[in-house]
Amino acid sequence: MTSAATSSASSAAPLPSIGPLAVSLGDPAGVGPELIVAAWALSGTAGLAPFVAVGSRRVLEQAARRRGLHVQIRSVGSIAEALAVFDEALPVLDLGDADYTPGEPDETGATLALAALDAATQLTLAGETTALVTAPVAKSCLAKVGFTFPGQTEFVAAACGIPADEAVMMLAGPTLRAVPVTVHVPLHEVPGLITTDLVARRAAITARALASDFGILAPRLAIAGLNPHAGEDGRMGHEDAAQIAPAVAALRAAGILARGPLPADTMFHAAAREAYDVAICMYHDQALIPMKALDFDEGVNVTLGLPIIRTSPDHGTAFDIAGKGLARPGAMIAALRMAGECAQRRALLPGDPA
Ligand SMILES: NC(=O)C1=CN([C@@H]2O[C@H](COP(=O)(O)OP(=O)(O)OC[C@H]3O[C@@H](n4cnc5c(N)ncnc54)[C@H](O)[C@@H]3O)[C@@H](O)[C@H]2O)C=CC1
Ligand SMILES: NCC(=O)COP(=O)(O)O
Repeated sequence: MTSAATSSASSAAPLPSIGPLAVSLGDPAGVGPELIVAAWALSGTAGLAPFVAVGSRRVLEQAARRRGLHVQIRSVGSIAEALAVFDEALPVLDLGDADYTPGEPDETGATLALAALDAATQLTLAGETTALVTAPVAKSCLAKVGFTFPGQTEFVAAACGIPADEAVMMLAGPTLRAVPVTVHVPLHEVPGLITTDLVARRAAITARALASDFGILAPRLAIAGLNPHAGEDGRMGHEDAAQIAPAVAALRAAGILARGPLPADTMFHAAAREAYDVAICMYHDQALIPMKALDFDEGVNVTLGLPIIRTSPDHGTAFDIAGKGLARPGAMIAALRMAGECAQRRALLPGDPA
């Protein structure tokens, strides 16, 4: 991949200005609130689109104080008001209060995080905000308050009326984009889940989204094998030839620039990355290890295939450093930037891109 993955653009038209983004609070005990405040403080120099935090003014104020940031945080009653105040204050749609201790998640915080995710999603679906950025939540904490989805990806897909299979997670940084075909499932279940249909569908959704949201009109897809050496002619596993190779053939027949199955161990070095725009990987860590090794501090998790734009920083709640002023804001800023850029590109499309 030759250009920065987070800002690649082959469309020549100037990008239009857009309305505000919605940013859900994330788990109050994690690094989400302090990174939202830090991103607002840097929004001018980072050139970010305006955004409104959805969650709790008091949590954000405490997070700012603990981080030593002297910023104005203002409750707003409407998106128009959020836009009007953004230059002077971080606008918040206040859903309530929560007592919380950084690094010590509890059910009250998880309930607030879920309410914020839900409200921010609904605002974006209603078209009041132009894109959704989600701060990190802990899936195990959300599960304790009735969250039944594997992650925020599937929650947002369901809210959009999209089957979970059609919502594709992509991790994108300046040097690598990677899509895990299977995501939050135990490793031992992966071989049974890798089918020609799943690989081809997820890859095709990725190709369409790279064109509509990232301005890469003819994206090049590198499809990883599942087994060592992509199966070594069946000596090291059969899924590569039986399931993945037919998916690559189907993609090529549909006019998509796909190659593979490729041995995953040699796909990610610098020269290999020049030959593709996205790596389609078979399981979570096959995609996320190279991406986070290369681009952790600027990595974005973006959900493809939705009628709305949704991004998130690539990292999690980082409970070990929450409230200590150590969390680096780069991935949150990159998530905000990408959400704005994708929304701008969607605004140029003639019809419904989803
Ligand atoms: N987008 C989301 O909502 C995500 C949520 N998670 C959730 O987060 C929880 C914790 O997951 P972990 O595997 O521990 O991953 P993590 O990303 O929270 O932390 C891994 C390591 O990276 C460090 N780190 C993370 N973000 C950082 C930042 N901005 N600046 C400096 N250092 C940072 C942490 O201190 C920790 O040492 C889990 O419950 C998981 O479900 C994980 C990934 C994404
Ligand atoms: N490993 C990525 C991750 O956990 C993010 O999941 P999601 O909450 O965005 O679905």
